[in-house]
Amino acid sequence: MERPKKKQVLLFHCEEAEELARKVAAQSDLIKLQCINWRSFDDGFPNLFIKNAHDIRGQHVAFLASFSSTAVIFEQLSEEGDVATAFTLARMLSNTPISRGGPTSLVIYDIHALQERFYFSDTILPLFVTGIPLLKQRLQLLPESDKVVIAFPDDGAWKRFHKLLDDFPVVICNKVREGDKRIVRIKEGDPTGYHVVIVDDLVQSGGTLIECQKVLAAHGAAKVSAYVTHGVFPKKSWQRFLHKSEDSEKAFSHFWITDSCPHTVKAIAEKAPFEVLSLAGSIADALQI
Ligand SMILES: O=P(O)(O)OC[C@H]1O[C@@H](O)[C@H](O)[C@@H]1O
Repeated sequence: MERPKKKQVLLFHCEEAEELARKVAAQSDLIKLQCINWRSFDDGFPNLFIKNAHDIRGQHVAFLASFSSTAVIFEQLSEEGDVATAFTLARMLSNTPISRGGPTSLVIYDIHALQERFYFSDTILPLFVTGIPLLKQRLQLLPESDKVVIAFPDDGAWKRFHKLLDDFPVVICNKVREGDKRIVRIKEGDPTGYHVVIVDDLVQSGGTLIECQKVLAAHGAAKVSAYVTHGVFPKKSWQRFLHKSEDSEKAFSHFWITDSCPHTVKAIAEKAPFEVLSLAGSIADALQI
């Protein structure tokens, strides 16, 4: 049977995600970058304007959102009130209006808590995707790619990612939180002599990764690196990972993040050990479904 022809997609974006939207549009002639005039009223409420909005009728439209902070979430969803819990946010997103083609698709990269998958209502079509293929491609380029072990900092990360990384040996850690402290221990696996890559969905303070790195190094890891899909890094906590000078301690050889949090991408540009694995190609693929 002949596959249906791919359709043109009009790609809108929030202000913060402009650069990523440009990269996505560069992936295919069928993706046309669109512009929203993104202003705010004096009271802070969003005042958005789309020129020639009537031309959108009947077209396949996508919106590249950013969830890097509560401020930008609320700006995009034009909502006011308490800090959204995952459930509240899922309900808000479930109210995205349906279009002529039916329910709106919602593409989410490495959703934080797996149970959140079931929080969405039938009025939208959530699609759960992952940044892990980008990491796997990158790992193949390492000179020591056959000496790589994947470490999961806790059971949650293992549950979420182990099937996607089952061609690597693994180390599974245990994490308990005591207030601001994270206590990490090795539960399974041996990092001795390996380049160990810690894989998690997101980083905030960096405490989890730092504690995990210490334990892995103490157990003989030759090198430690990290991959997280979402580099949230509130309060510039990315600074904790920098290779400050030639002689500074380089606890993490590589730190890979995606460009899901645009403000972080800007902040860490050209700063070792950080490297951005762009989601652009993967988003462009998702738009052609
Ligand atoms: O330790 P920080 O970086 O503050 O927080 C990130 C961790 O907290 C969890 O929710 C995430 O899944 C990740 O393991």
